[in-house]
Amino acid sequence: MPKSKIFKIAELSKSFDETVILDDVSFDINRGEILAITGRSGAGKSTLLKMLGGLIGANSGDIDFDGESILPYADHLVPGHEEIKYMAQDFKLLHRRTVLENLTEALLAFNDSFTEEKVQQLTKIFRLQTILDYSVEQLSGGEKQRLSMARAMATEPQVLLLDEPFTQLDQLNRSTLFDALRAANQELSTTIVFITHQTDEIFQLADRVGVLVKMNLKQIDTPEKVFLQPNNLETAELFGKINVFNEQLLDAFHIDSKKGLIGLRPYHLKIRTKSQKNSLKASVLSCKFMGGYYQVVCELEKNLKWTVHSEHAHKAGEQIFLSFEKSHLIEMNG
Ligand SMILES: Nc1ncnc2c1ncn2[C@@H]1O[C@H](COP(=O)(O)OP(=O)(O)OP(=O)(O)O)[C@@H](O)[C@H]1O
Repeated sequence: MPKSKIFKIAELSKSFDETVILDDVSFDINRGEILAITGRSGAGKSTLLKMLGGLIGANSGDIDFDGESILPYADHLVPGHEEIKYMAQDFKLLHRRTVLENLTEALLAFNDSFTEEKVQQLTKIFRLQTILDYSVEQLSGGEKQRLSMARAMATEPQVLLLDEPFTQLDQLNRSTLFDALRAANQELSTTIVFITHQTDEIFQLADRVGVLVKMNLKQIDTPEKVFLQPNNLETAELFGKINVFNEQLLDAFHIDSKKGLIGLRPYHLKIRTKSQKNSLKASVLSCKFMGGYYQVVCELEKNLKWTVHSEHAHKAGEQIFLSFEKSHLIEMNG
């Protein structure tokens, strides 16, 4: 059965002054999914998210939310939509008030029994049980972030839009927040769209990821598909280092490049100390210990540097031979 769409974004374009930020962007967001939006700094991620929240308008195109256009018009005094909660990186909390007071304030419009039930539910989802009596000033960054999200979810919006929600958090707090957001997504059926620069956040949380490249959403698919089959070089690079074959190498290995570019991840290259059939001669330029592996940068020929992962340390100037399996080659558009 086809998934129902909560957002339909059609031919959306946005410029600031004369600069085009988004050009003819079209995609859908499935109801109940967790979608990550990624892209280089300045790619237009926040702009797109604010437009989904009805906070800024477009130059052309449309955003359809549940059958209605949500692009703001000049006569909207307060832009935005009550079913869509947009959260920037700042926490909108009531200072010198407790966690519980912050939660109940977000539920003022409701009767006591609903408020009580909702406070319990949000407290559980966002793991606030042990800090309900704490004043906001006593909270850690992660706790503030969770309380801020719980407040945003109080009125049961259909969509939560999060602009880089994990950046200020350490690993443990990020992990707690991943769990909380997954619980909110499942228990409250909230559609979540979040912006990130971190691949681990995409893999941990997202059902799909959309990649903004050169003013457009160049690819939107499962994290696995986008990682394994990026359709362009910039997308591949957002997911980690990739070595690109030049024409001589393509010829030498009889590799046919239908889309234009062929790449290979550093961990799909093996370092040998002796020449083998179909191996590439290279000279080590530098070697860095990275925790689980050594990152070796080597020169294959003048102006062609590749990165390789190795189990062992290598010395600058050492001659090495690189081998690979053709099944690991990644075809991309330039
Ligand atoms: N209100 C505005 N007026 C003029 N230019 C703007 C405005 N808002 C954003 N921009 C510009 O639009 C471009 C895209 O900005 P945006 O914040 O959407 O990018 P981003 O992908 O979210 O970046 P980052 O990852 O660095 O947060 C940037 O060049 C930014 O300077």
